[in-house]
Amino acid sequence: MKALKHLNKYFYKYRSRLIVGIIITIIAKIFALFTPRLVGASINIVSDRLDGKITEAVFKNDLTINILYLIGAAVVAGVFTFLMRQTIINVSRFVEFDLKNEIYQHYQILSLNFYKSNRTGDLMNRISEDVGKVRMYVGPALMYTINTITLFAVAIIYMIDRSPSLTLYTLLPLPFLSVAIYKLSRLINKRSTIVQQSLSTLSTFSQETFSGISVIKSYGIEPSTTIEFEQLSAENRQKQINLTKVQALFFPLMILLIGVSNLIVIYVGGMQYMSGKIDNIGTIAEFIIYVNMLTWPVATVGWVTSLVQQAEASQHRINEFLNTEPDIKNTANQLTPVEGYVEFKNVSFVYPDTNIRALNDVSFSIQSGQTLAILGKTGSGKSTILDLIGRLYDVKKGSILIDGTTISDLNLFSLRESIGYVPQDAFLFSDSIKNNIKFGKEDATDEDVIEAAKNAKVHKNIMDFSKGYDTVLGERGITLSGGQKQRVSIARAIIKKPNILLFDDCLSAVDTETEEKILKNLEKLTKNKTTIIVSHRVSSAKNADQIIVLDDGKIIESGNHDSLINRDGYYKELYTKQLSEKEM
Ligand SMILES: Nc1ncnc2c1ncn2[C@@H]1O[C@H](COP(=O)(O)OP(=O)(O)OP(=O)(O)O)[C@@H](O)[C@H]1O
Repeated sequence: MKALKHLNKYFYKYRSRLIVGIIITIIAKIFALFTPRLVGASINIVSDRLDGKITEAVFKNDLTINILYLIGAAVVAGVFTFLMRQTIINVSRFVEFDLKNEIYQHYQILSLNFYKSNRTGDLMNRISEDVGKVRMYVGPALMYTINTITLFAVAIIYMIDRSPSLTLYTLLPLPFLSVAIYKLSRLINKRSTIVQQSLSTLSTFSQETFSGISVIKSYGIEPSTTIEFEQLSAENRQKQINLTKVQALFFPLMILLIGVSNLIVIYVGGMQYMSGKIDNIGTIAEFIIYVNMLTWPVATVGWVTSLVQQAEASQHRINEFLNTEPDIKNTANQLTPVEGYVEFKNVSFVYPDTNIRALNDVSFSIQSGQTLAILGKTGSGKSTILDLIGRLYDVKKGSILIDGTTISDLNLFSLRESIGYVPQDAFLFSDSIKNNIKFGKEDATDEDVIEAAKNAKVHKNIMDFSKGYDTVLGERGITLSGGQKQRVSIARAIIKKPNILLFDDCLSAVDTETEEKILKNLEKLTKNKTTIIVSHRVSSAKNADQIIVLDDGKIIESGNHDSLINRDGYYKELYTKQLSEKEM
């Protein structure tokens, strides 16, 4: 129960609703328990009439009154049972909502490393399945517990009042029922977890094949993926059958135990009536109804116990993530607007999970408003520099300064607000093109969106779609070409008009002619902004105020275009090669 303590704050938050729920439950049960007493009394009236103890008129009158009471009690109990669900189950839905939001907000502040070390499926499971199991504890488990306690407390008082010894005999089989249901519930839960796991394997497999359908088709491996799917489906079917087997035992077991209890009541009650220990035959009928009314709540004790155990395990998993601290912390509470002077001082960086040294003693600086181009072979550390400027990771060796302040002393929100980042692999959401561009600036007007798209040289392409800017992109923007995606991603960054713009090889899928036009537009737009362009092409770098060339995490060349082509090195070699390719 330790993990479930996390929920106490929610119980406190919704305390008034819960208290009302408890009171309503008690009232509902008290009225429900009028039924056996009234049925017993009615049978006694019939018995008295048969024995000639009362007249026909009294018989009719008393029976009618009893029936009216029965209907009244049933209606009141029904209304309050409805209200009981409306209060307690609703509280569980409120808690579920709050908990999901709490987890989601926490996921948002966690750093990239967390996402690298945990699978997306796991993150999704904890926020959906595990929260669902916890809800069962807050709602149904709590409701059935209050229900059972109230029902027992009231019923036992009524029963002892009638016959203490018959009460004892009647209740005898119930603990066995509870233990049996508990064991069965555990078995059911175990098997449903296995079914869930196999279902998630099946859906992960299907999702991957659908996402990679073009690769599957081009390699012609549809038959083998179909066979694999069939195998996974067959495994799932067998697991479902195993689960159904134990589920099918649930009700027969209950019926068996109710039958045993009924037999005991009839046999012991009959003997006691014959020996004169109980005065009325109606008491036997009353007890039979008690048995039937108490059986389900007793069975739920076992069921509720297993619900609580599952909720505890789920909350434990949720707490594991909620207690994870983000690696990147905001240390400045005040906003710290950023101008854009960026300086790296002897920065070395090792990725913590792979131990790869991505940067080795890197130093450079860019005045605000200047453009820096970074070139270098693949894996030389170019993207890492951009990630460090966005503070996706903190450096342990050397320092990064923005406007003369160590990056970790800046307000994280201000820093990221001032950056427009175009990643290497443009990610677009399954939404309209307009919303994808506006993502960088929620309050942008349609004119702003069009202007940004024009500057990114994608406006014409968008207008070619029949729905224009309202064209909805499929999962990961599959309806756009690679180059179009990159340009929409550029439009998203420039619409923000940030003081620092980071372009990570984002023109690689664009032809050189369009590249030139975009760069010209960017030149105008980024006049007073710090711009860093990572590229493999000299054409993207040649107009930059400063160019650095990286190799294996180290700066091997730096200068501007003119100075670098006059020096024998990587830049000159690349320039000559790309120039001759262009001429060909
Ligand atoms: N998130 C990461 N976790 C661990 N190692 C990484 C991560 N990102 C990059 N690396 C490693 O760090 C090194 C530098 O990578 P980086 O992405 O900065 O290179 P790059 O110059 O941008 O390459 P490319 O031109 O191919 O994009 C590489 O060896 C890479 O494998």
